[in-house]
Amino acid sequence: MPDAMLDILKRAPVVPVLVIENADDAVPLARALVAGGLPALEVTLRTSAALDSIRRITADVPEALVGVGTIMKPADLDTAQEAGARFAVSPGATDALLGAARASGMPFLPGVATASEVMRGLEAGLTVFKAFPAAAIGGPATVAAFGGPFPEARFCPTGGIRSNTAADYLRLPNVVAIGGTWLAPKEKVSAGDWQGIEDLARSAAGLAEHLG
Ligand SMILES: O=C(O)C(=O)C[C@H](O)[C@H](O)COP(=O)(O)O
Repeated sequence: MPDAMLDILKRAPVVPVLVIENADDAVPLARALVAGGLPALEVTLRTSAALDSIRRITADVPEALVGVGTIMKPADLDTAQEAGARFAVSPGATDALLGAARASGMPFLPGVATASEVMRGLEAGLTVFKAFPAAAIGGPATVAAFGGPFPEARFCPTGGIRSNTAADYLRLPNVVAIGGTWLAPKEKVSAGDWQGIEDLARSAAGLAEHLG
């Protein structure tokens, strides 16, 4: 079965995870990341500015492919879709969420940390999973080990990845993309250091060039 989420991640193998406190930052932040070569952006629902941020980026930065993160329950999918999000990411995967994502038609990236969770995702017809929290569950060695029993599964490790460990994940054959907040550090966002963020994005995009 084709997995629309896999297609998105193949086009954008490094996904900045954004925690936007002030919706006024959303558009310049998205422009900087896209200019640095990272078009897929995950705006987490962790702040009250998230939905407004998704709306603003969708309206003003058409080159960005905006998704929503921290999806916890089926209703979050509806709200995110209404705001214009084009894919959805969750730290985990409940049966309710897997069912709602399928019904909504929204490309969905559920979080997995164990073999049983990968098996439930495969049973639900998905082929790509967020390995979360990637560093804490054992890092590249754990993701690589999932490749034994699950050769068909692909992963987007997220959680604890930094610029000096990104390449260790990207070189794994079953890793299609990686994600994380290190691309939009809080200090740089609050200082409006969009050039600094563009530079971080460019060096991360460079790490993934071989995947293209
Ligand atoms: O909020 C969500 O939807 C999450 O699932 C968690 C984030 O993906 C990680 O917190 C990113 O981890 P760091 O890059 O280590 O900051």
